[in-house]
Amino acid sequence: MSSVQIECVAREGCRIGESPVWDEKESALLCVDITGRKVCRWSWVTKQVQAISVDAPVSSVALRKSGDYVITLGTRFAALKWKEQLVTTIAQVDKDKPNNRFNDGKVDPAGRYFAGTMAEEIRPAVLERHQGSLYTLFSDLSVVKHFDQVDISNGLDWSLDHKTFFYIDSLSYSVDAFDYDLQTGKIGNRRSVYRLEKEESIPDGMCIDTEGKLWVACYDGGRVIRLDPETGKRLQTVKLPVDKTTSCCFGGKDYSEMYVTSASDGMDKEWLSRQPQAGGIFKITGLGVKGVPPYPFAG
Ligand SMILES: O=C(O)[C@H](O)[C@@H](O)[C@H](O)[C@H](O)CO
Ligand SMILES: [Zn+2]
Repeated sequence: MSSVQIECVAREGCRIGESPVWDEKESALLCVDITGRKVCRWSWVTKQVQAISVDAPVSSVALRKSGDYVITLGTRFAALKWKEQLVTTIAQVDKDKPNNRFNDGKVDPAGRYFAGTMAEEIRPAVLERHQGSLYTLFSDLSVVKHFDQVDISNGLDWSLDHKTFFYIDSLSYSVDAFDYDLQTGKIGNRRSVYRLEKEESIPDGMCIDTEGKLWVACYDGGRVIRLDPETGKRLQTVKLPVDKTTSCCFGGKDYSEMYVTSASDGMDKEWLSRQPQAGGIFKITGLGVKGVPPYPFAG
């Protein structure tokens, strides 16, 4: 596809940019800088980034039905009032694991906030293993744990018919699927739908398009890949000018643009001088496919 274009829209220099989410009401892209401890909002209109600093690693952000946002902050689910720059705790997890923090999170089609945890990294992909779990925050603000023994809880999304939940534990180098019960939010019957090839490196964030295909950002792979979860085949590779591509979402007018976040943590001076846009936010146009609007947290 020769019409694919890639532009760095914000040279934010994020340490670990993550969790891009399109905010239609604001015509803006939300994302976080995990170790930079910031929630960022890039305006499609002004092309400027506003950022709110927080007091712990912030690993994901989501829309909220009642307005404003919800975030995962340290080991807490929290509410974020943007204008007031006010953060209030909703619930805490992994209380027995002081070295843990949340990682990627996303809201399901019924308005439940799914997010997983991991041990804090010593350096990228180096950490105490099997410390993470996957959780759901329900609209009544109760929390349920689905499973533990996770290394790096990462990308997640749901199939278009809402019957399948897709999930990535990065160090498994696999994109997994579960049967999904939208009524209860329960998952089961885990299986792998795609195993990454060596040059694709580490699977990180992901999103689904309106054809039901998955887009996965490859950390250290400098690319996003499009996968068919039915056949287990890779359909497309889009390379980016930075190695540490962390996550992707669709946004812009009618969700026809893709936004990709990236990281700079773990890169030395020489590497950074070769990739000065590391930590920036990228826009991909001309993919010829659209995305699904994000679901707001119902609580
Ligand atoms: O962005 C994330 O999801 C993690 O917080 C990162 O630390 C990377 O994914 C990890 O380093 C890759 O292995
Ligand atoms: Zn991630």
